[in-house]
Amino acid sequence: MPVKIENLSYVYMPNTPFQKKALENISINIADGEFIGLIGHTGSGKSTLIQQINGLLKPTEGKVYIDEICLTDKNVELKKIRHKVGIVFQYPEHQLFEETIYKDIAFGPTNLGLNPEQVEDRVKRAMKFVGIDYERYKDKSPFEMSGGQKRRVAIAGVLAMEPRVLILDEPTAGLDPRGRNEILNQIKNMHKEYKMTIIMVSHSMEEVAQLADRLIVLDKGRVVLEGAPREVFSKIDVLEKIGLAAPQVTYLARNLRSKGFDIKEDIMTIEEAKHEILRVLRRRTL
Ligand SMILES: Nc1ncnc2c1ncn2[C@@H]1O[C@H](COP(=O)(O)OP(=O)(O)OP(=O)(O)O)[C@@H](O)[C@H]1O
Repeated sequence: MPVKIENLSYVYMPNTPFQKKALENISINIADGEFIGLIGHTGSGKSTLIQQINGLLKPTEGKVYIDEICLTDKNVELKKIRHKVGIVFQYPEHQLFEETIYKDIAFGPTNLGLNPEQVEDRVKRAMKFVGIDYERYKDKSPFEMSGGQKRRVAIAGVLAMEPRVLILDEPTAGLDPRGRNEILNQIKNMHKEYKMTIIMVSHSMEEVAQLADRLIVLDKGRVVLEGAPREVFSKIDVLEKIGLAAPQVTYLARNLRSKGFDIKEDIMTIEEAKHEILRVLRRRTL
C-alpha cells in the first residue's frame, strides 16, 4: 500500500512556552511494497514521523495519504486506517498482557470481528512467520519466554492484523547478536511473503544496508538524504556532519582502497567485503 507525505510539519505544544518544531516541510513518496529504512540521530524526528503515518499525531501543516486516502479528511475512519497500518513500537514486549501467547496474538484479529477459525488461522500464520512453534507455545505464558522470543510474539500480534503498511521502530533494540539476526531474517522473510510496505526505524547502518530498498535520513526534523543505501553511504561527509556514519565495512573498504588495494569503495555488507578482499588476494597470489 503506498504512503505519501506532503509538505508535512509538526509542532509539539504549539503556542505555549514549550513549543517545539519536530518536523519541517517533509515530502516523501513510498511505493506499495517498498522497504524504507528511516534513520537519524536521537531527536531528529523519526518517532514523530511514524506516528503521523497512522494518524496517532495530526500534522500541524501538510498531508499524509495512505493508499490515496488523506488522513485528515473529515470523513476518514482512522480506526480502519489503523487496521491497515501496523506499528511495532520500541520494546513491544512491554505491551504483552494476556495469559497465553495464543490470546495475545489473537487479540487484534478478534477485535477486527473475525470468526474463531479465521482468528486461529491468522495466529498460526503469524507464529510461523516469527519462528515460534504453534503447538508447542500457544498455551504458554508470554512471560516465560526469553527477551527475543517475547519480542517475536509481540511482532506476531501486529502481523496477525495483516497490515499493508508495517512500521517497525527499532525492532532489534536491546537484543543480543543472535536475537537481532533472527528478527532481521524474519523481517526479511515477512516482507518477501506478505509484500507489505515496510518502514523500519533503525540506528544501525548495517541493518538498514541489509534490508532496505531506500533510506530516508532525518536531521532536525528535515529530510537531509534520500536514496538507495549505496548512494546514501557514499555521502559519508554529510552523514558524519549530522552525527551518523556509514557501515564499518564501508570505511574498511575505503581505507584499503586508499592504501592501494583495488577494492570497490561502495561496499556495504560483510559478504561484499569478503568477496572483494578474496578477489584481490587471489589476484595477488596468482
Ligand atoms: N511529547 C513531546 N513533547 C514535546 N517535544 C517532543 C515530544 N516528543 C518529542 N519531542 C521533541 O521532538 C523532537 C523529535 O523527537 P522524536 O522523538 O520524534 O525523535 P527521534 O528521532 O524519534 O528520537 P529517538 O531516536 O531518540 O527516538 C525532539 O526534539 C524531541 O525532544
